[in-house]
Amino acid sequence: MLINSPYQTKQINTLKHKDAKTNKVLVSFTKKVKKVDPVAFYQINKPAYDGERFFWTSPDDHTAIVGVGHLHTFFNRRADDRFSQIEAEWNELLASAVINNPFQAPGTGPLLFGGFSFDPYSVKEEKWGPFGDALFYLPEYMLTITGEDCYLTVNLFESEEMLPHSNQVKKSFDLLIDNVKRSEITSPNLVNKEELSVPEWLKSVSEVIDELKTSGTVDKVVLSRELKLSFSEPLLTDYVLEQLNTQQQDSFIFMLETSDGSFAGASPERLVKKMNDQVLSTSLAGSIGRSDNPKRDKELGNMLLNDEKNLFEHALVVEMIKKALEPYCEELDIPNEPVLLKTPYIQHLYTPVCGVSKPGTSIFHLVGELHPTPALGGVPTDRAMQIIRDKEKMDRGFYASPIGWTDFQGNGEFIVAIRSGLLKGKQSYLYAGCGLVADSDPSDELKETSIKFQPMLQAIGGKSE
Ligand SMILES: C=C(O[C@@H]1C=C(C(=O)O)C=C[C@H]1O)C(=O)O
Ligand SMILES: [Mg+2]
Repeated sequence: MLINSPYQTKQINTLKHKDAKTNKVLVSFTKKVKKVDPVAFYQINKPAYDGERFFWTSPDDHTAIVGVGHLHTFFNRRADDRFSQIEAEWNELLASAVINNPFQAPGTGPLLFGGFSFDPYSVKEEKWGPFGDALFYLPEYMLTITGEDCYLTVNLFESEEMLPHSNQVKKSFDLLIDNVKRSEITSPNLVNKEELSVPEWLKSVSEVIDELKTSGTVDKVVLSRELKLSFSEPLLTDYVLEQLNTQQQDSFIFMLETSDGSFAGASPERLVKKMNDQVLSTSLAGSIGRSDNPKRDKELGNMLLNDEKNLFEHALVVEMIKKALEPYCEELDIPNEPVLLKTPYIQHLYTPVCGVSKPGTSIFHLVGELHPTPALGGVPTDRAMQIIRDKEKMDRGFYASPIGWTDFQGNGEFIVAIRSGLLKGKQSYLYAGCGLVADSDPSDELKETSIKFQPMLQAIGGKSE
């Protein structure tokens, strides 16, 4: 039993599907609590909530958001208007909500966490089925850490006549937090690692480069490939999170569970953040490796900053983000030159984008306009997406897609879910891609994708047998 109140776990679970069809409304309580370890919170009441959790950390504002239990699920398939559909359903639920949150801190109170698939019109693979083309959760229990402050939010559906009693839920908050403790996690052994169809992939890369050189109708296409790993036992999501948390502290770390597979990663790439009317986005494209020797590492960085092919790859992303955001922003500030962003295995060209949004602009509008940027799709978008469908012949699922959160006040943040993979029982599928332009070289791009597998490989690698 999770909390000592009339709203015990089981009761909440039985209430949760009745929402819209009855007179039950969303009731949400937020309380400040003592700071606890977010991974330990993720493990509460294990294994009752397996398949019903999410995890998020941002390196910039030291935010962690952890959700446990699904109070409500938003799911969508093959829809052109999936961004506005999810937004409309969310707003409908919020319209009647009773929100007890005196703090108004971003990321507290009722919050939607989830993401969209990369391309609703690509081939569909069964392994991505549970994710659909949009999957979001409103959690039952949620921990939010911003700097030194820590909040607990509890959400439930309640009938109007019971509302005066639901305040009792708050009494159980401290009890819940006092019982948060880390449980031990072990890693299974890696038994097989397979890079899928590398020769075919290299052939596709060469064909795309030929088209980029000759057709005059397309400037950039991002092609990705897949790595399949098998383990002796099912991989545990808390183990993967713990590894990502210690190894990838400069990236956004995310986990989205379903009852049949979880999507995890450590991405350095923000798609969009919105706090009140402040908008932040990122152009991240153009890559080179790292070196343990600081002098060599700096040289590599300087090479990247002066490399025509990478600067072009990058500039196309800046240009598209500018075009996408301009109609929604009063002001837009974009530096003329990129700088370097370094993560443990790779360095990138990086241009931050800041703006002030026009009234009435929601984070879902911005996500819908920005996705897919040419960092993961190409230029022009439609032609590039068609080439990706024809050449990759795989389902990217949620890889390279927008993943993130929005709270009841419209604040939120979405990242581009790269350096990521699907964890499904004893199998894991990792993804990595590269931006192809006319000057690309297939073997260099193969190397670039190998480096991009590293963050997830290290996190889930386990011990080879
Ligand atoms: C496609 C990926 O990364 C993207 C492609 C990059 C490139 O080609 O230089 C760099 C950063 C990302 O925008 C990936 O990591 O899978
Ligand atoms: Mg590249």
